[in-house]
Amino acid sequence: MTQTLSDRSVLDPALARGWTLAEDRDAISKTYTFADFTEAFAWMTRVALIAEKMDHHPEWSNVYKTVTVTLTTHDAGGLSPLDVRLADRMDAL
Ligand SMILES: C[C@H](O)[C@H](O)[C@H]1CNC2=NC(N)=NC(=O)C2=N1
Repeated sequence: MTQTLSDRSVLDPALARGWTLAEDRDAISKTYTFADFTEAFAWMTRVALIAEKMDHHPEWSNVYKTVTVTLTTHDAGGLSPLDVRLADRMDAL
């Protein structure tokens, strides 16, 4: 079972890169804007393969060239190191 983050400062780098803490739950969110739908969906496809390998999956939605992502660890009932790791991978693409 994954543990929730006890040291919340590990979120600081992600927060500095535009991730925000949700107000109503223990999760982080970010909206990415791409040049067009093809770029947005290509990014989602690459993230999907990474997420599947990590066995850690985003909540997300796509509208045209924007993708809104929420990360939380359902098994832990809140944020865990896996969310930080996936946020890092998403930003690095
Ligand atoms: C059985 C499987 O490993 C788990 O259900 C994984 C799958 N992907 C997951 N993704 C996320 N975001 N949180 C989880 O707790 C989670 N659990």
